[in-house]
Amino acid sequence: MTKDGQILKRNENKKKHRLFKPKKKKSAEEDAAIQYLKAQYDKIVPDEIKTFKDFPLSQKTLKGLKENNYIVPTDIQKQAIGYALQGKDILGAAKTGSGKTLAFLIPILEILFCKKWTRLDGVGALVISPTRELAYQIYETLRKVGHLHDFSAGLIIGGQNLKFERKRMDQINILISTPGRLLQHMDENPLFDCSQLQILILDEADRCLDLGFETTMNAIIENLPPNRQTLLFSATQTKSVRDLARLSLSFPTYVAPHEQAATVTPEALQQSYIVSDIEDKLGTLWSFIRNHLKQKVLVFMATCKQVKYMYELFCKLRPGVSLLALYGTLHQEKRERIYQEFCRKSNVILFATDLASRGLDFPKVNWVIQYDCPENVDTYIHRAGRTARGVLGKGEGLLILLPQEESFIEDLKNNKIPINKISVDPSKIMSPQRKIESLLSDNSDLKQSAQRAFVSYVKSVSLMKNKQIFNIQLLDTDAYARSLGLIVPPRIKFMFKKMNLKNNTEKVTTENVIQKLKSNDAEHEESESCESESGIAPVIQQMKKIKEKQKIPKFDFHNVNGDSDEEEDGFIKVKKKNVEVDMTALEEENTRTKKNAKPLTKAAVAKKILKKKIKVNTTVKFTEDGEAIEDDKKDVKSELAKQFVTENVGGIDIEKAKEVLREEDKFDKIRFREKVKAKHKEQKRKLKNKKKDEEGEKDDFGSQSESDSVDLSWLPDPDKIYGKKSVSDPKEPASDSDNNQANSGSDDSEIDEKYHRPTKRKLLESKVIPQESVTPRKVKKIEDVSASLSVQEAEALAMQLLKSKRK
Ligand SMILES: Nc1ncnc2c1ncn2[C@@H]1O[C@H](COP(=O)(O)OP(=O)(O)OP(=O)(O)O)[C@@H](O)[C@H]1O
Repeated sequence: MTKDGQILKRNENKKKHRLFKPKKKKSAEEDAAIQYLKAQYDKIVPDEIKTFKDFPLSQKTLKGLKENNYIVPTDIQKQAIGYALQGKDILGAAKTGSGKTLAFLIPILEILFCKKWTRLDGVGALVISPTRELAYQIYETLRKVGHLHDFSAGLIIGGQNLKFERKRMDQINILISTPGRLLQHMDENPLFDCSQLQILILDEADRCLDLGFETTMNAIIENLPPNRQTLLFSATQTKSVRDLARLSLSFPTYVAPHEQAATVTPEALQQSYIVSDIEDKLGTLWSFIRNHLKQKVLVFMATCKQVKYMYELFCKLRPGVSLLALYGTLHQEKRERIYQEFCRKSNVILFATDLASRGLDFPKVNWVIQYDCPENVDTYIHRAGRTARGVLGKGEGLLILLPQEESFIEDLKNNKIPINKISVDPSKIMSPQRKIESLLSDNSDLKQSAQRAFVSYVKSVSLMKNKQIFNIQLLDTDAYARSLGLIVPPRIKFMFKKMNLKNNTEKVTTENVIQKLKSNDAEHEESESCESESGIAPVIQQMKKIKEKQKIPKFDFHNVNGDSDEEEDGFIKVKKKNVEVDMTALEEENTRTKKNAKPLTKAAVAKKILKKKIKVNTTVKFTEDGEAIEDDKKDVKSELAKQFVTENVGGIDIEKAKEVLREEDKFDKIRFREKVKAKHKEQKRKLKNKKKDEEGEKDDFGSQSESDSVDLSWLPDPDKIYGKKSVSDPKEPASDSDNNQANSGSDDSEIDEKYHRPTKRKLLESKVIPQESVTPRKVKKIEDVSASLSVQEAEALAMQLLKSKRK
């Protein structure tokens, strides 16, 4: 098709072309440039790279880098970019903050550029990141560096509008996503098509696996075309990472520029730690913040609830610097806002969980405080790595440890992390304890938040794997609660369960407990004497303190027994004290005795039973007073059975047993028949009683017995009665009086008619008392009255009544 023809067609279908506008045809110059760049890839030597210009990169990428002041590549960039451009799969590991993001973003831009990728080509590159924040950050870096390219980039993360994402899925060239949301699109979105995928990036792969995305990741990888290039970056090379690498990479090049480095943390990061008792921790942090008001500080805590409480509390205490909190349970939008705010501000304190510990690139953080001991060395490295980032980054890290956590320092040093101990002048610690307590007493929400923080922290300590460092038994929960401003430590349900469990064991071994307690005291005294001789006072002092804590129960199990009196009882106190402390020793002791004991054979058990004359397979029930309840069903009745029971000393004679059962069966049948008879008798008796009751009821309302005399005082108005009766029940045979009425003279019939008027009848029927409940009784009474009078008497009575009515 000619050029003119093209223009013509474009004019004809203007609207259509606006929607699906094809990309400008690459100029011959651009083609030549691409050919040149591609030819240079094989000549890349990482060690010879000084600046980004030394890489064979497109002008658009170079310009994007320059605009953002990326001139000199970092070590990982030097190595990874070169191999990636050569089309190799990469397994990369580098220090935190060493610039891994650009190490994979630059190859993405270049590979798609050289393939002349257009919007219509669909997803060409896919980046999978463990957290939404990290994905967002990668997306932002891509936008900054790659804005001169024509590719479209999309951020697909949880917490966003799924519908919105769905519709735009087919227009994305570079997709940045978290694993869960990506798989959701793969499964549900027909517009999602990654069949043309060129390059896959697995960023922070170890973190993805830590967060439980292993199966999701595997499922995603299975859905991707196999003829792609893959770059996998991970700070640690765990077994699961190696498994993932095996699954996703083919003949990868291992890139680890810092493997031989003296330290695993950035060189510009100064690291120190202090040891603080749990009750002083909050005061220490408060004092630190008050002394660093002009700095950007990131404070890591173990749980979301702690972060929330500390943030709320410090806001109320007003340290004089802006405060922020970032944790997982916050809404996604809020998380993004806080992240951006912390990036923007220079004098700010951010309380955060480990959500912010990995990959997040906060610029110019001066201090990273690890308020709670990190779970392991990796977590420490990632937390500390939020400062001293990039080529020129500088920063300091401070780790606060409890005395029992100090052995963590050994782990750090063994992992090439240089860290020094510093001590804090106690007189410099300003504890806002009183103020906190008064705040909590005024503010029930804050108090609840403190309680939640307390429980969550204790729980987190109990859940930590490394029990040598995170020993719940050494945690002074009372002191911790006090430090949070809680005068009464909250009840910890899950600890109660433990406690109850241990209490059960304790009952069995009370003697052992007391014994153990004594031996502990002796050990303690011994160690004290050694200390004074050896002269290593401070260390021993520390040990002593820990030992001391071992002996004192630190959980406040308020009202476990609900009995304060018991606590005053010395013996019970002793019992309680050692419930927590000596359980491991007790368990050991139990297992030791178990080990020493001879194994019990079945024969030995049977012998024991015979010796004790225990009847096996028999159940004896007792009343509440402890008296045995005899079960007559089990008593044998027949002579043969009695004889069998007394004779039966062992073994079973089946034939005899059958005979006995047959004999017993006869008695059982008799017993059953008697039972049925008794049941029938009882039923009859009940029926009789019921009938009697019904008759009794009738007597109450109907005519009385013969002895009753006629009482005319209750005689109702005959007009009403007769009128009603004649209408209400025409089938009912008319009474004598009715007949008399009907057969009487014309006057009477007139009157009768009058009283048979439907209006009046209606009136009568609609009177308050329900007809059915009253009518039979009244009719009955009238019938009875009529029956008791002679015809003349009745007539006279009726006439008399009529006369009085007329008057
Ligand atoms: N070549 C460079 N020159 C200057 N600064 C750079 C360079 N490369 C990266 N940076 C900066 O260094 C910081 C850390 O980079 P990046 O986030 O990519 O590190 P990372 O290795 O991914 O860290 P983490 O392991 O913590 O996720 C960022 O602020 C980034 O802008």
